[in-house]
Amino acid sequence: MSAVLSCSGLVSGYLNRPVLHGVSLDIPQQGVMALIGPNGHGKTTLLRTLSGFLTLRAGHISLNGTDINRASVHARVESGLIHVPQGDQLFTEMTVEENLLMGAYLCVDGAEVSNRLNEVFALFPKLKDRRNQMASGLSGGERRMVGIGRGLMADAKLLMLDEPSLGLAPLVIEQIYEALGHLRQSGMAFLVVEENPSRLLSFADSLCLMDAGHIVWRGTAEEAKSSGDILKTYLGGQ
Ligand SMILES: Nc1ncnc2c1ncn2[C@@H]1O[C@H](COP(=O)(O)OP(=O)(O)OP(=O)(O)O)[C@@H](O)[C@H]1O
Repeated sequence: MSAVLSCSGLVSGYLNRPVLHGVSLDIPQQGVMALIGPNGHGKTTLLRTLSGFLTLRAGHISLNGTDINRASVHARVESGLIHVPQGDQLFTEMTVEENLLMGAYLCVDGAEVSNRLNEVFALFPKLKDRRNQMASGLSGGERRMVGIGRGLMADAKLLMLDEPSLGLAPLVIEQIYEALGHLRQSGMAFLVVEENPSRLLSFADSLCLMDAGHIVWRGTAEEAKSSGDILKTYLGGQ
């Protein structure tokens, strides 16, 4: 199956601080890849590099076969490469609906924007009920839904999620992953940074373990399950 995203030899970081040291991965169409590993070893930096927020110092990135090494953040968003950052980063003094509409800032077709909004509301009915509420008054789970929904408003083809279950209660995590499961069935591909082992192993097709800016292990979810060391060291010993 062809890759929705391929990258090879990625080197990037912050000013004089290199973080990624030659990262390569391929995400198949409709595939779900999880990035795991200890804190501070480059997972978020990889997402920022793929989405264009950080400058690539070396390596190649292609999206659906097209080289995007020099593409702007806007151009990547327009191609459907969407990064939902850790911590939601909502506009707290705007309503739920206004936050969602921000995700469609590149779309000038009002009917299309309306369709996308209805799709987000169908996926997260709570957001429809709260559409006129300020984002500052939302629960953690509702904020997460808005963050993901805003990414979907950009017509995502590959959704890069940075710790979607972080800080949420088990029941809410369940709801979020149920929605992600629906998106997956509709053909969405995912790159997910996640530390929640049970969610990860049931949702991801493949896992990459990042350590000190390198991918040091990769395998299927089944292989991860049968690898005691991986589970014990990086996924909480299940
Ligand atoms: N804006 C920044 N400026 C400088 N250094 C940064 C910045 N953001 C992250 N770093 C550093 O880059 C390294 C990799 O951080 P990164 O956030 O990519 O790790 P991570 O694996 O995603 O971990 P976490 O789950 O804690 O976010 C760390 O040493 C971190 O301190």
